Amino acid sequence: MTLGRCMRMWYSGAIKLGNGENGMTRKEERRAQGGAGDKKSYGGQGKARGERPDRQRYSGGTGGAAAPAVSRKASAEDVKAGDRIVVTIKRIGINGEGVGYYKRKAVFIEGALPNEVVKAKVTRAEAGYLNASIIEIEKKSPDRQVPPCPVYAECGGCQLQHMTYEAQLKAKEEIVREAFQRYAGIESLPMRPIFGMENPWGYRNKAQLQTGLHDGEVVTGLYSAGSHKLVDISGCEIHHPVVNGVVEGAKAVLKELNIPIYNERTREGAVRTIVARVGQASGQVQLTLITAVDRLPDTRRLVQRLRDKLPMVKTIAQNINKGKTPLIFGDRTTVLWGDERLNETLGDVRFSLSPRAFFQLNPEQTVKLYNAAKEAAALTGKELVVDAYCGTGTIGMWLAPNAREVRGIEIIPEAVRDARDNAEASGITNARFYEGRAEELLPQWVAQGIRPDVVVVDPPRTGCEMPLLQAIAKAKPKRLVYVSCNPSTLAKDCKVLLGSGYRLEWVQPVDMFPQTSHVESCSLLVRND
Ligand SMILES: C[S@@+](CC[C@H](N)C(=O)[O-])C[C@H]1O[C@@H](n2cnc3c(N)ncnc32)[C@H](O)[C@@H]1O
Repeated sequence: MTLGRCMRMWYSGAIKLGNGENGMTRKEERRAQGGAGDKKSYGGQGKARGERPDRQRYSGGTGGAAAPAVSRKASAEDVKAGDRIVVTIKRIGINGEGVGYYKRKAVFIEGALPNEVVKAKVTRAEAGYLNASIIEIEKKSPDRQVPPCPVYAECGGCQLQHMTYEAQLKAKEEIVREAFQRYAGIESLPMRPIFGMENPWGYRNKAQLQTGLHDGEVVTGLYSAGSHKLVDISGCEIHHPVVNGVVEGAKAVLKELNIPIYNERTREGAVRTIVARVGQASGQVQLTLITAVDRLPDTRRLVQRLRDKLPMVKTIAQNINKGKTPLIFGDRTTVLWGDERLNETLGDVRFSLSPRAFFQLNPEQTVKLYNAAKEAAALTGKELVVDAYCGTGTIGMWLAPNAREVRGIEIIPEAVRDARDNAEASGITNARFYEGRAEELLPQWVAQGIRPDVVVVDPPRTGCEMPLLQAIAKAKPKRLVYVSCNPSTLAKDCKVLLGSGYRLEWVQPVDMFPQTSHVESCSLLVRND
């Protein structure tokens, strides 16, 4: 039996693993695959304020009684790594793990589902929480399913494939509700039902895969965190099938022409990453080879073979990244053949994307998210809208046709350039994009007497900086539209805003990344006065 099949059976509850050594570790690189990391690729904003929020403030949790453990007399403080405990799982945590309580202390157990009773081995005992791994599922959830992906457990990029999709959606609503309860003290959240996907597979418009050689074959996948083991994720089912096809075709050409593949360990070789992005409207593909060398050998033949084999590819680019860095892209990009930019359309808005440009990974759900933002902004054509953390200007451009003026703020110069180009490509003349920190520019504008009617924020996982929240409180825009990829920092920021004259009208969760534990949302806050 392969490890993958073995793990799938374990996830399905069909077999038990001794000592709970399930081999699952979180892989930062694979997390980027899951989505939110991609957003960081422009910002690199460091550790998120709410990255592991579930583990904070947990002593004296309120999750109710856990099933009896090794010793009924022992208090949770006596528990140490290696102990065996029995836990009833209450909910899914923000990283996709099952959360239960052992003598009022939170226990995080990867792979466990709500309402399951699991026998688990403690792997880490901290003052406020325990980590544990499953030894045996004593009572199995009806929501448990065999993960469709054969490398689900090894890869770690998806966290919820062992749950039915319906249960995933419920769990994500619960994650949002729980965050507001814990960080904003809101017991009865005005939350709308989550927007799910009819087909929660094949949604990801971009693959970004490391390359390696295995038995003379080119493999593409992601490295396990802290290791040189490349997990092959060919045919990943959350990728758009066209993207998978292009990656396979590119691999075949690299092998055929004997192009040296980069070796993580020796740091020799040329091609280290293959990036393929498909335009959902056009079906065209932008292919970027990220290399550890300035010049690729046999470039002319390489380009010709890629063109012959992959007619849907409209751009072949090379990006150079020689550094020992977790960043995927380097600073220099050369177009080897074709158009520099990929055309993409969302609704009526046209985008023209350079190889490094950030673009939402799930276009179908992005439209739902942006329409929620549009509803929240309730524009009449007279308003000044500030789109803080605007990236390539997508939300601002979505709103611009109904606004008097849009001002976007973005920290990354390249993204600002893309935003300006995108506005031009779409014929949008009332949107301006400013390079800078939102927490510096908005306070400056407010000090100059500029008063936006609507402020949209879509910050990185770390949430909004305090000076920005203070500037919003001072400027008093009637409506604040908060788009968030992290319910914990969203709830913390909302708490500040609720204390500054705003009320929370509604929260709309959107499932941008099915099979992962990420949950995006759009919230409307309105001024009380
Ligand atoms: C979650 S993304 C949102 C992008 C965009 N709204 C969209 O939907 O595509 C957050 C953006 O904020 C930018 N950013 C991070 N810190 C910032 C700051 N202090 N000021 C302005 N922009 C920032 C990042 O570069 C990134 O483009």
